[in-house]
Amino acid sequence: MPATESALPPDASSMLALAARSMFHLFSSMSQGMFLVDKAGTIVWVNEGYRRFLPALGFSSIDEFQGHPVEEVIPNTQMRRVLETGEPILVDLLTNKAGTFVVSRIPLREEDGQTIGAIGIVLFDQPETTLKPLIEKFALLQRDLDDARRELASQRSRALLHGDGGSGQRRAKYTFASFIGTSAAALEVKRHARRAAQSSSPVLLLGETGTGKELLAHAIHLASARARGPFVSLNIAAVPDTLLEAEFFGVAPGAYTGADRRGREGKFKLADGGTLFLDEIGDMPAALQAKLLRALQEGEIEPLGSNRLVPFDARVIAATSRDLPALVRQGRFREDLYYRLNVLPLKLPPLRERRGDIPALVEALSEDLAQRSGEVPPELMPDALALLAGQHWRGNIRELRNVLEQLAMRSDSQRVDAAEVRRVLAETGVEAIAAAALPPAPEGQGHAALLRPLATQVAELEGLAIAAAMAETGGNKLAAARLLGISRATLYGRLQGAT
Ligand SMILES: Nc1ncnc2c1ncn2[C@@H]1O[C@H](COP(=O)(O)OP(=O)(O)OP(=O)(O)O)[C@@H](O)[C@H]1O
Repeated sequence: MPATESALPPDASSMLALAARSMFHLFSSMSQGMFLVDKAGTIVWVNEGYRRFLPALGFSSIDEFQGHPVEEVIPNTQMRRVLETGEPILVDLLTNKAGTFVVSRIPLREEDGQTIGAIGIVLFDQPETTLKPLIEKFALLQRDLDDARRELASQRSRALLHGDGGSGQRRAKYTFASFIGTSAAALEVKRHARRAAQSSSPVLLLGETGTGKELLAHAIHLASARARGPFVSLNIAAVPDTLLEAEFFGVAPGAYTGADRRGREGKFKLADGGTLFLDEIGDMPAALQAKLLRALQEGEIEPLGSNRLVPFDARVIAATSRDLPALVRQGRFREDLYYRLNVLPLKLPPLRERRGDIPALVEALSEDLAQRSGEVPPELMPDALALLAGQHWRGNIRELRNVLEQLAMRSDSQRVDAAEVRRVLAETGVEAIAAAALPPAPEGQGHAALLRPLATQVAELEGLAIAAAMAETGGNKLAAARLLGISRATLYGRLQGAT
């Protein structure tokens, strides 16, 4: 015991001992389970609560568990580290065949400070349910972090490639080839986007979050006559309203004191000769909507603090995941601006309406993730792929990518099965839908579903057949091609997208 505690008067010492005992009992009864290991790492005591995890760990009696070295009976445990370092691990996530748990590991020390054992506490089991709000928030933050990391990594590689020390951030990075998908819906959207690239009118990209609006904006720019010019993007939702006008139109020299004294170019000017991508246009404040409309109509902008109109030459691509016509009806988005932007509307289909593209997306996203991490991508077993294909995917491709990233990080083995996918889906806040619930066709039902263009239905069926064959063969393309009676090259072609 440390000196301060041993110097306590006898009654305080006994109170301390009582407090320690009470705490122990409290944790033992309030937690989901608790056990003790001795100095050698052998399990010496297990409380009632913990015993209910034994079947899931593969034990039918306590004797198979108690008296055994901790790592032999609890896969992935870190108790040995606590014994070796004498340091507690106050909160940690432990995942093994019994599930995922929020755990705490505390060393037991002798009076002279020597570690003589450790307590393992399961604070929460099934954290995916009990800690759902927290996990959802974490998943959201993780998503933003992943996006930022990716952006940084590609800026770095572009800077290396172009030797431009980072000015490449105004270059577009995706082409139509980056847009994976051969379903009828994906091909249709690419066809319209290619046509939009040939025009100089504004484009309006509509679709749920993560459906690839930004990717397509890059691709349209790179396929347009402005490809050599800059690609500048502005996420309207991410900039405080008070700063938006300056972001859009810039600030004239002398308009402000301090850091902005010398003036600053706005995004319209930075995009000169290129494309200006306005993301989340539905979130634009009303006052600025009027100014944007004027700029688009006149082809001129007025930097803040100047009374000069400056011409600009940027092609505008706007995007939103919100229901813009509804915002117009509610008077929250100007109708005249809507029509000004809605010259070439493109609707991006959600992932659940093009499930046939999921195997190809899994393949491409896993490959990309593996290249970034330098590790071999794990192989998804047929049941795992089928489970992924059946999900609702509220966050669409971004969400799918995040789940694949988590799977790659968390799976110990090279092969990932449905149980592992289910666990990661729950942990990342994706509502898991059983594989069997996979609808046979993406749109409509019964008779009505058949009354659509034949080419669309054939392409959907083809996508589903490829998904099924890939799932059946565990992603083995040669075997999948054989099952479908097509050549491997044809299958590759379908998986990589007809770009
Ligand atoms: N068809 C696709 N093929 C491959 N990757 C895709 C595809 N569509 C989207 N992605 C990837 O998914 C992620 C999200 O895409 P993107 O940012 O373009 O979506 P978004 O619709 O603009 O989303 P938000 O509305 O939330 O801004 C990106 O990493 C992008 O590269």
